[in-house]
Amino acid sequence: MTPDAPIRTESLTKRYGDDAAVRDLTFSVERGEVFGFLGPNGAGKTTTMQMLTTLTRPTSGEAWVAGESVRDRDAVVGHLGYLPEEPPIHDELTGREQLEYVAGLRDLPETEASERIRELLARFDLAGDADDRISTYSKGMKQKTALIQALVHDPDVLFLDEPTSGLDPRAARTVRNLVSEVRAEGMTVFLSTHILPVVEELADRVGVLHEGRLVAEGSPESLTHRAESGEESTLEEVFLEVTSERPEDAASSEDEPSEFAR
Ligand SMILES: Nc1ncnc2c1ncn2[C@@H]1O[C@H](COP(=O)(O)OP(=O)(O)OP(=O)(O)O)[C@@H](O)[C@H]1O
Repeated sequence: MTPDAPIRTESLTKRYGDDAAVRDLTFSVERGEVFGFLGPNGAGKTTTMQMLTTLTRPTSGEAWVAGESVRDRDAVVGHLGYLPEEPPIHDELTGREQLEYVAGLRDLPETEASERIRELLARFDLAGDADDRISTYSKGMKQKTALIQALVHDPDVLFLDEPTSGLDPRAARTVRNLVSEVRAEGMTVFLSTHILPVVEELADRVGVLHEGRLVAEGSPESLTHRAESGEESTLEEVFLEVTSERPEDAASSEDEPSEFAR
């Protein structure tokens, strides 16, 4: 683990009452990496992402984004972009107004903001629609607008929650291409999704969360390659195995099963 990794957690834990949504999570993501964050429903993915984006405070443990503690919202927030599953965009605004509004919240100087917005609209092929109301946009156009607003201040780390869900194949492809492009420019991407082919295509490294714990971590190749037999399995098979509810697996999930870990 590099000390200056753009995302780093140390025994990160979030409790709600007696229940731990995220337990003792320790991992890091290196600069320019796409980290695919997987886990069944209720595993703690959103809670982890909310802690990393300063929307909820850890109960214990620590996390750093771009070297700043997530407990210090003001220090962290300028370094990160966040595309939540249900992005906050206002239907009554035009795309450009929405982006100018977000750039204002980010305190970007006006001329710099307009230039950056113009550049991103062109790149996302939305320039011709920028002055139409968002209420007239397709789901794919809304998602592209939401992605631009996460990128408008040129963050170091981009957090994406189910970025392609509900999109038609063409719009989903556009979003995947954009993730590849920002990674190529050195941005670090934390990608939470249920869609395994998206992870297989994009992720340099994968972490699988189950019941709040990291139960597997590694490159997609290292997770799917069975060292002992030389056989290959699919990421789906690995996912199902490490997140199995079978009682005989419960004990092994306590002590980080090394078969797939790291
Ligand atoms: N505000 C909250 N209060 C109480 N419990 C919560 C709260 N937020 C999340 N939880 C619980 O924490 C656990 C993890 O939830 P979380 O939403 O982080 O999972 P997830 O992996 O994102 O699931 P999904 O894939 O279904 O979105 C769940 O048991 C959930 O009920």
